[in-house]
Amino acid sequence: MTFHDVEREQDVPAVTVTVVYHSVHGHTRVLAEHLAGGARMVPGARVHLVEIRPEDVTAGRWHDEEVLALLERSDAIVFGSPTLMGSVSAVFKAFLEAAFTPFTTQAWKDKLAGGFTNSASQSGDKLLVLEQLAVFAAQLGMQWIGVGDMPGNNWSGGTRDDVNRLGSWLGLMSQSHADQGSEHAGSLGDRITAERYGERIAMLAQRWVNAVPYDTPRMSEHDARALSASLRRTDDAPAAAIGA
Ligand SMILES: Cc1cc2nc3c(=O)[nH]c(=O)nc-3n(C[C@H](O)[C@H](O)[C@H](O)COP(=O)(O)O)c2cc1C
Repeated sequence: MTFHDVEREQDVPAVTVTVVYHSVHGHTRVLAEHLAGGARMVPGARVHLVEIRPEDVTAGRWHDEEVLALLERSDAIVFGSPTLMGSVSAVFKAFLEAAFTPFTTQAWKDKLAGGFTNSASQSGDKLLVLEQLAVFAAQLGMQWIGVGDMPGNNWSGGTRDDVNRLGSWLGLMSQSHADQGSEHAGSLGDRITAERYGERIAMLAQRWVNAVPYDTPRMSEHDARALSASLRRTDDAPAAAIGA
C-alpha cells in the first residue's frame, strides 16, 4: 500500500509537523511558508507555522509556554533562521536555549528534525547555521532529515530556478539579494526546494510515526535537471504538486 492508497481509503493517520522560524526582514518567513505548504501536501499532515518573535525575548530569555506545548506534541519540527554574522539570529538562539527544558527530560527525543536558513551571499557561511541546528537537534535526541534532492545550478545550463540550486544537503539553504524585499525571497528554485523538503519531512514523519509505506523517490542528476525544467512556474504561491 502506498500513501495514495491510504488516502483513497480515507484512513489517513495524523502526523503533526511544526515549522518554527525567525525572520527579521521576511525572507526566511517566505521560505518557511513554502516549506509548510509542501508539508501540507501530505495526506494526514497537520502543519503549524510558528514565528519566534523578539518581543517574546526578555533579558535574553525566550519564553512562550503555548509554543513549547505545541512543539512537545509535534512529530517533526523544522527550524529556520536567517544567517546573521555566520550564525543563527540572536532571537532564534534565545529560542534554542529555551529548549533546555525539554533537553532535561528528553521530551523531544526521536522526533524528526530539519533546518533551513537564508542569507544574502551565495555562501554567506550558511553551513554553520545548519550545523548549529543539526547539533541542537542531536542534543535533543532528535532524528535529523536532510534535503533529498540532487544539486542544481552546477552545470552550464543551470539557473537560480533549479531545485537545490545551492547544492545543500544538511538542510535547506536559500539566498536572497540584499537589495530586494521579501517579495523576491530566495529564488524560485529555493522556494520549490523548500516545498519538496517540507513534503519529504512530512512523509518521513508518516513513515516514522504511523508506519505508512513511503517509496523513496530516486533520480539521477540528468533526471534532476529535467525535473527543475518541468517545475519552473511563474506564480509564487506556496506548494503546488511536488512529487518527483
Ligand atoms: C546583522 C546582519 C548580519 C548578517 N550576516 C550575514 C552573513 O553572515 N552572511 C550572509 O550571507 N548574509 C548576512 N546578512 C544578510 C541576511 O542574511 C539577509 O538580509 C537575510 O535575507 C535576512 O533574512 P530575513 O529577511 O529573514 O531576516 C546579515 C544581515 C544582517 C542585518
